Amino acid sequence: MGSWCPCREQAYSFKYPSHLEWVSRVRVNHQAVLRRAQQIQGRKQGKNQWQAAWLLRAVTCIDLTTLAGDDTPSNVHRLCMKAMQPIRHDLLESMDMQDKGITTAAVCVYPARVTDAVKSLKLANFSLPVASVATGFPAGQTAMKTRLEEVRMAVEDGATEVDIVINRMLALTGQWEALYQEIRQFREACGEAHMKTIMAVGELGNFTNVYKASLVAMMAGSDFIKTSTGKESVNATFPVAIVMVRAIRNFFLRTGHKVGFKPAGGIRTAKDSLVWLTLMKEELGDEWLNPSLFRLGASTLLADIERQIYHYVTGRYAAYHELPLA
Ligand SMILES: O=C[C@H](O)COP(=O)(O)O
Repeated sequence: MGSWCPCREQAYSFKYPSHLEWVSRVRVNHQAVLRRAQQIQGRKQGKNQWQAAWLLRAVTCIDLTTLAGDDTPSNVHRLCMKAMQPIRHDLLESMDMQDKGITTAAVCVYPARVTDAVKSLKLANFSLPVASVATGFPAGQTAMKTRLEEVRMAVEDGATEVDIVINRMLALTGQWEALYQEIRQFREACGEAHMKTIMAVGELGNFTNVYKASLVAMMAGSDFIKTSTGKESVNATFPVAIVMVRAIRNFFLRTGHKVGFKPAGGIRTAKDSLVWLTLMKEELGDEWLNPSLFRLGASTLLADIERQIYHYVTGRYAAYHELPLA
């Protein structure tokens, strides 16, 4: 994940007006999207060891997140400790998975907390990506200069991944070229850091706008496209994910460039995490089932996954004190 990807240059080589023409031709069939999402949600999930294995896979794709006004160095420290050892050691031992290096994919925090996360991981002598939200998260309603400075500072403080929010006003008023130019500037400000571009889908009005914004974000060099900040009233939904992963698929078919997908916001149950994995497998294939191309942005999901794994191993559900860090 850390090194500069030459494929990005390929994305950059797309230039207007061909960009714009592609974007303007987009139309999304709303009913077909809803039908496909329902179909995926209705799939039967595996049981027992199959389910446990998929849940562990989900753990390795989580961006373990805290984005609260009362975040402090100590709760960021706890978050990092949990990210390093997301499932209790004895549970992993029972599954013979203790030596597999299972961690979450990253920790994700506000820009002001990046140094806390970097420090905690360094003190533990542990290497795990630190992601920072940026660009006036969650609304993106600050001056461009401020948004760019925020990206640069997060990277300077040690973030190796930056989750930027798009300017919804530009998408809602159809200013796709201006949106492209803004995201390109964020891309440059990120330098070597990976950029995940948050669409805030709950505020984009319709699926066609979601598809267009996703295309523009990918053309501008995003490593991932992400559904939501977790702060909108509608966040990651399966229908919207279908729209975004189809954009990823078409972008790949046209450019050969693989962009990752990160649903985020309101993902709380182990069962949901299995549906997300099914969606990725069916829509984009096995290659998109690992943290280099798939992340789950979530603050509380891990607790439910650990509870389900506890149940798989012991045959009963844990009391809260039995999974104290969850
Ligand atoms: O990017 C991650 C989201 O902000 C987390 O949202 P959540 O607290 O609903 O899990």
